Amino acid sequence: MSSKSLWVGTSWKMNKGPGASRDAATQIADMDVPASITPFIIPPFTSLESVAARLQGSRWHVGAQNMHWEDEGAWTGEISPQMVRECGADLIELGHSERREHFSETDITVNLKVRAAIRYGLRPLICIGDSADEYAFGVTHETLARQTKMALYGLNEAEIATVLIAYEPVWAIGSNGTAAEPEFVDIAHTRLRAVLAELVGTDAAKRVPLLYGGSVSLANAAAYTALRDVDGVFIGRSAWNPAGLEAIIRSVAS
Ligand SMILES: O=C(CO)[C@H](O)COP(=O)(O)O
Repeated sequence: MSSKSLWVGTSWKMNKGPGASRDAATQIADMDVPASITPFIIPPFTSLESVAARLQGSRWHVGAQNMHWEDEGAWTGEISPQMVRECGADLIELGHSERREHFSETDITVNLKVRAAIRYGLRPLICIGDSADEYAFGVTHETLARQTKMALYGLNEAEIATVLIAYEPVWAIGSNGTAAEPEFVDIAHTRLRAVLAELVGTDAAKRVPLLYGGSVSLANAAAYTALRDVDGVFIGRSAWNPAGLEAIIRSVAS
């Protein structure tokens, strides 16, 4: 149990077509979410508009899983910030490790996307994380500091105040991942907060929500949210079923 405000949500990744998304959105709309929780859902592009419409006027934030940084143009297969907005989303997930690993996303393109998102009034949910090798060699903090500073490069304090950052160790994500020990997350988030303080000062740094993601489940979610510098959880598999999401929300709510 935690007594603070928490962001709790899930990305469906490449799961749920339009029909399954509509059914899930109906269940999500019916959820009774405690006031201390800020809930969010990140469906695939093909369901973004219908899910956002279903949850319009509710406390749910709806986001896309990626976008391009340009306003429009000859970028076959891409989705612009304007399109994401027009679908009714207010949140944009950027820099997930699966995009960095499989689609050549870099710290530089993440920065371009973060800046574009802010231009369009979208709240960036920036994913950062150390690889298994970086973890093994003890350079987690260096990786998180670099990814954070590059993602936020060129932003002023007011702009940084609009972002969410999710620490998702690459080695903790997915069915082959191992959930990070809360003690390790505690240190990583404390140091991450210090990196933000270098950029915007201590008080403003405290206001940037820091989420943990990577094999979050009903069994471990509350252990993460109890940590001082963890302001929420970003869940995958354990929350794809709305009942699973609701159970985790209840387990961490005050
Ligand atoms: O981004 C994630 C949450 O949507 C992340 O990849 C964690 O996935 P999980 O390991 O299936 O919880």
